[in-house]
Amino acid sequence: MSSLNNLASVGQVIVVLSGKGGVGKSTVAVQLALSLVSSGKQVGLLDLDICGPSVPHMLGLEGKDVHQSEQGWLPVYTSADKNLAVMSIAFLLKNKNDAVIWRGPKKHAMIKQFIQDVCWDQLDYLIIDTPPGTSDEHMTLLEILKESAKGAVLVTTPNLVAISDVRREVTFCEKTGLKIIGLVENMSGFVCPNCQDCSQIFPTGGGQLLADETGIPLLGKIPIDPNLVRCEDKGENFIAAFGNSPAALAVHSLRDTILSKLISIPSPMDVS
Ligand SMILES: Nc1ncnc2c1ncn2[C@@H]1O[C@H](COP(=O)(O)OP(=O)(O)OP(=O)(O)O)[C@@H](O)[C@H]1O
Ligand code: SF4
Repeated sequence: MSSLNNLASVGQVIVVLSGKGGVGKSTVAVQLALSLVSSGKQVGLLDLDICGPSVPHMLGLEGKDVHQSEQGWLPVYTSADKNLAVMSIAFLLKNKNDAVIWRGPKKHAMIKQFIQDVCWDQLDYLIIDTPPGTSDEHMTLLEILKESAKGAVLVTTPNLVAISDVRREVTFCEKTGLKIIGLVENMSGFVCPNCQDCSQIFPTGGGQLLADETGIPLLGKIPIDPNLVRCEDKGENFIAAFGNSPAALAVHSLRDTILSKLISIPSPMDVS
């Protein structure tokens, strides 16, 4: 459990990071959240990508407004049964095409509010989607969440350029003391919609190479699936619609691996 007021009802906090933009960090955060919900968990998803928030669009929540209560912001729910709660700066923008051009202190204040002032219900897991790289936003996030974050999942693609960016992310986690749960290799091959054969369209093995080099476990690989991008474009639930596809099964398996790894990571509050 967390020490922060509005995080008191939050179980485990998982931070999703990537060294490079466009590798599928938001996709991993969103699909992992949907997979957890499909297994009966109460989940919160916090989109901290202040300059490029994509989570509301991927979940069909674009245009929704957040409301204030005396205790803070009330998150937006994906369905009436309220098992996936979402918070994003996109909910605060009047026009979805508005750009957020803020300097450090304003960003810092907004991230602080996002972490401390959202009234999450009782959650089993809070997943935090972050901007790419290691920016001021990450520093602020970790300053505030030091006591609460259970660990980080690092997302990469199989090619070596992305891998070198993840190396920097690993160093960042080491320096800031954020425990790394493991790596996810996204866009790992392409599953043909006709024959379900998986073709390796990018050079392969980068995730495993990094895992071998750093000793950080490779938690799973998610293939490219045209239905996944279509669902995210249309704001539809991919896990519900294509639950038996290789990509959805890879996400479920990733979820199970993450949950099993979490058991062996001490809670930040238990570490003196
Ligand atoms: N495994 C996949 N199969 C098919 N499409 C994917 C897959 N992973 C990601 N995509 C698509 O690739 C695009 C980029 O993904 P996403 O927005 O998740 O990346 P990101 O790393 O969060 O980007 P940013 O740097 O902008 O935060 C999206 O259109 C998403 O739907
Ligand atoms: S993987 Fe098989 S079905 Fe798919 S395009 Fe190639 S040959 Fe055709």
